[in-house]
Amino acid sequence: MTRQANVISPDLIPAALYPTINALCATSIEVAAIIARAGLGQSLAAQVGENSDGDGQKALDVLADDMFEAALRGGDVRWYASEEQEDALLTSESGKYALAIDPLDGSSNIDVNVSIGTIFSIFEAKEGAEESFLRKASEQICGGYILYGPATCLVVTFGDGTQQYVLDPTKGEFVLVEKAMSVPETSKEFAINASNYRHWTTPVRTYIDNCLAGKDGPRGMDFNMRWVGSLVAETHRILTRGGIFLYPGDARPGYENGRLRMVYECAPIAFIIEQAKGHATDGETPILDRQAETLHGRIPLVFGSAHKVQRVADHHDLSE
Ligand SMILES: O=P(O)(O)OC[C@H]1O[C@](O)(COP(=O)(O)O)[C@@H](O)[C@@H]1O
Ligand SMILES: [Mg+2]
Ligand SMILES: [Mg+2]
Repeated sequence: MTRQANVISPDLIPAALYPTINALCATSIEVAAIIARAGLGQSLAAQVGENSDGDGQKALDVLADDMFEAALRGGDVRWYASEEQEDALLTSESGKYALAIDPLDGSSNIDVNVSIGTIFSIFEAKEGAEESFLRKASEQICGGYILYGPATCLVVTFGDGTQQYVLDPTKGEFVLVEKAMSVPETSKEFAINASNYRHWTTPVRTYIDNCLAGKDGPRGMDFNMRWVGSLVAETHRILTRGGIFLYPGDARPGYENGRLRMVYECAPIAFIIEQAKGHATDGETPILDRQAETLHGRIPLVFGSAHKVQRVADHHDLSE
């Protein structure tokens, strides 16, 4: 790993993790600059292949993965696992961490100039790759995302609250703006891909039906709906003004456990949300109590304001 200039203040970052976090931030500044020029040159949304899951890979998915891998290689990360690569890579024999990454989240939004991001999760590394990643999500020592939106920001937890940093593009530095983010408890917004309604289970339909019924239904109030199609952007909105996000399992072939991957999407988002006093489950069980069975395995994800997430779990109880 080439030593990079510091682009983030070390104050709230555990010293041993600082070089890794700094490398992620430095790389994200380069990724943000590429995204900012996206409309000017070659299409970053061009389909260039398929990942091991059969998802189409866009040029920016692969480019971002190459950039993060190169930035971390030879540093403190022993195992590097990416959405874009079938197997975890040994990136440093002497590294003490295992880092899983969704290098570019929200790929379908690349060509429409809508917010996209990077999500990452860090564990203490074990000898082998599988044992390093296939363990309880509560064993994470760091979860974070970088949002490439109108502003680029880092939201991260090391298990002692959730912090937000915003990139000052004039200085090329991430500036701490919030030491302890907290998911607001009151909000009338829910986020779900409603085009899958007919494929959902009864508890999920009932929860959403009750929201849609608004003032005339059992909830006795009107709701609003949002769906960006970028998990990072939905998470950021919920951290900022509350609400709930659901990507449940459904009846479509291959969607029994929803769409989102446990290791590099659901686990770090759950860690961030729980550290901000929200809640994250698979519909019933806390995500932090779950353990991935495979590196790219999916899991249903429900997160947001704690009482809303609990209400979804209560609906699941009723159906049994
Ligand atoms: O296509 P859908 O059903 O709207 O799913 C959107 C979800 O898929 C994702 O784009 C999956 O992530 P990738 O773009 O990293 O594959 C999430 O960001 C988002 O929440
Ligand atoms: Mg993703
Ligand atoms: Mg991705």
